[in-house]
Amino acid sequence: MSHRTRLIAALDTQSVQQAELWAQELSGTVDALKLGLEFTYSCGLDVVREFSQKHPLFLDLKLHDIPNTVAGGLSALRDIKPKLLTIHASGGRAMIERAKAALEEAYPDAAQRPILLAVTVLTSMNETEMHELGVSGTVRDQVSRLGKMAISAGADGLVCSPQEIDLLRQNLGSGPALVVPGIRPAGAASDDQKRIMTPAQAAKAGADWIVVGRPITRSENPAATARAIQEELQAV
Ligand SMILES: O=C(O)c1cc(=O)[nH]c(=O)n1[C@@H]1O[C@H](COP(=O)(O)O)[C@@H](O)[C@H]1O
Repeated sequence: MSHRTRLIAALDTQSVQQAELWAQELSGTVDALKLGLEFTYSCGLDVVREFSQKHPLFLDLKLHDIPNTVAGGLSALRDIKPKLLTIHASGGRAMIERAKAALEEAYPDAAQRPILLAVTVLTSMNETEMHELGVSGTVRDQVSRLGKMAISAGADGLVCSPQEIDLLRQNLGSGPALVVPGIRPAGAASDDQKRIMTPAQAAKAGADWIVVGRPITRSENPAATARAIQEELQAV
């Protein structure tokens, strides 16, 4: 069985020039580029739209609101066509169902429709912080619970930490796309990430995509760092 884990670079910046520079440097090396809240709020959706016409895009807006508002927000993205999009699983079943229906309506051609990802438990959280939210048990229990619910409600995939990939594969099989941030090459600073693994460990566990931001964008040579990560993935 051949399973290639693909690499997404997270371009967290407020500068269009910086994002374009990284995109140029990384083109041909990474499989997709992620733009999130920081870029979208500072540069605007018109710039995101232009970006999506030039690069394979993961648009990470992590929507979390009442079903009607999330559905309206997603349908307003219809001319952007990202490859991947995020909502929060904790928004609940009705929100996810409406999100999926809104995408089906906005993108009638399934081949053009973004992959709808539900974020489970943020990779920056540990068990203590999760308990503070009133959620008991282990983080793995909660990821598993949210993951099953989100997939049964129509999400195409999940965002999880590398530490839950094995569990989600056991529970949900190989169908759902697993997109995995919280990746740190050996020796890299963990920053605010709590549930981490190396690129090779995440690939071995069965990640479809890994998301890497600062270890690439803050390195002296982003292209060389991204190439080294791809080599690490290919060696698995
Ligand atoms: O949805 C995401 O992409 C996401 C979910 C999550 O649980 N944790 C997480 O870090 N992310 C994103 O993945 C990227 C990770 O960036 P670095 O920590 O710099 O590698 C950031 O852009 C986060 O917004």
